Amino acid sequence: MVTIQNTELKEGIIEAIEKARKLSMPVLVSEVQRIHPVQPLSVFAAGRDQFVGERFFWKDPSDEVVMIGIGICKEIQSDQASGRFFHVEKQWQELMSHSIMLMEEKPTATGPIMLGGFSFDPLKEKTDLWAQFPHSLFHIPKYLVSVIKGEYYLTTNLLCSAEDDDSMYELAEQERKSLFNGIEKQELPQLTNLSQVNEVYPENWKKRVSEVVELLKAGTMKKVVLARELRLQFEEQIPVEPVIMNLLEEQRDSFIFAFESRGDCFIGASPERLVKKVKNNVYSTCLAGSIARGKTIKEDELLGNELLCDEKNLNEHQFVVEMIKEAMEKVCHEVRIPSHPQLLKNKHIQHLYTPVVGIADEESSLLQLVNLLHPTPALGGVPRKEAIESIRLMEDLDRGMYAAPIGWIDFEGNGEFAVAIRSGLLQGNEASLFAGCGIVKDSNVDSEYQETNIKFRPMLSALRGKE
Ligand SMILES: C=C(O[C@H]1C=CC=C(C(=O)O)[C@@H]1O)C(=O)O
Ligand SMILES: [Mg+2]
Repeated sequence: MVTIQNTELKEGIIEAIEKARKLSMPVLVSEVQRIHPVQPLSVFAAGRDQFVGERFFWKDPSDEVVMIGIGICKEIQSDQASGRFFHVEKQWQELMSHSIMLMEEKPTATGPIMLGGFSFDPLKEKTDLWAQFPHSLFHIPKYLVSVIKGEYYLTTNLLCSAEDDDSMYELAEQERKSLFNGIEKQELPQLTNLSQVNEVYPENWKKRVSEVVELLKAGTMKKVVLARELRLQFEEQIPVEPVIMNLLEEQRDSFIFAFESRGDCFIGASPERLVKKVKNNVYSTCLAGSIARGKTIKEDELLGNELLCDEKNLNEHQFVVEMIKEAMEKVCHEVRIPSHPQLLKNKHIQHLYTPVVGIADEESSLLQLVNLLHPTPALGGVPRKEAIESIRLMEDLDRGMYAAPIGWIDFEGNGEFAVAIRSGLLQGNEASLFAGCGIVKDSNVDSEYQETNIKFRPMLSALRGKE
């Protein structure tokens, strides 16, 4: 049973209201308490009645941080293109600078946290597909359950303004009691049947790939990532919970995320970290170059070895290593990168993988790193500017948040962003899945097309379509 203790939240609220009156601006009060273990997916499901459309699920590959955000205490959003990372960072720091924190210990990923992400390209014209997601969107959840290295915490975040009074406390108490009441008995909704899968203009996509190969051969650019879409129809509305459950079961070594906004849900299982920051320690990942998994251990090993020696894939990978190294060196006084890639194996695919570790300069922030790194040539290309412009012009797809940074930041500036690939957007009875691949001058159109088919499989399988 989840027992919620009586803590000093009431006093905190009174203090925050007084402060809000003095400062003439809303003040955040954040309370953290330890709770007994509870199933993360049950917490997400428990929020369905009262907070559908306002939930966030996050799990990192090592299971060190699992977070479920329920409800929205405050939204930070913007469609502004230039300086968007700094704009979000400024709003976050402003809010944090006068917030009140009620916590005895300060484990990471508890207390006030901002969960969300950015679109791939704020200059790409937005279509209806992504109407529910501004180009920059973060939620500070009302209730946050964090599982940190096996310990369970509940954070309550409330934004108090000058007009509020202490009845806020009773309201919050009732709300979280009803949220946690009977949480263990939660039944997850069943997945609905998939009735149709449509590839969106596959022939156009192939044509674009051959056009890009010609451009690359002519030497104007070195690499461009092109993506495409599958549109799925279901018999009824797609519930998010069983999709998360399947991703958790099938994609164990991935970031599992689900981000609800105004009725839609962006969800996925990405094997790719963009950047993680813990104090001054910074971690990033070069992930590019792909091959299928084998049906037997032997075949799998052969495929893995083939990938490790394949010049086209090594080339595709090396562009990412060089760019990440250069970006990290701008804000780190130490950067360590192994000289050869290794293999990273997921259920449906294997990749060339090079981990990167750095020590950041004192003044550098997580969003500054995101700004420097996004998009790496695993999602954009080389040179970056020209590649993004080509993607903007040539792709029929509105990428929205696909291939963009998704993650979290805490009040001390620690946090993590994944690259939102192997992902899809759930919209009522329909879903869009996204997959792309790195085109280099030696790319073969049909092999790249097959590679995108493999990259759709994690989401297709979680939605119980044919794999
Ligand atoms: C763009 C995607 O994958 C990237 C990450 C790993 C390997 C990739 C590749 O081999 O092409 C891509 O650069 C995607 O999954 O949609
Ligand atoms: Mg590739």
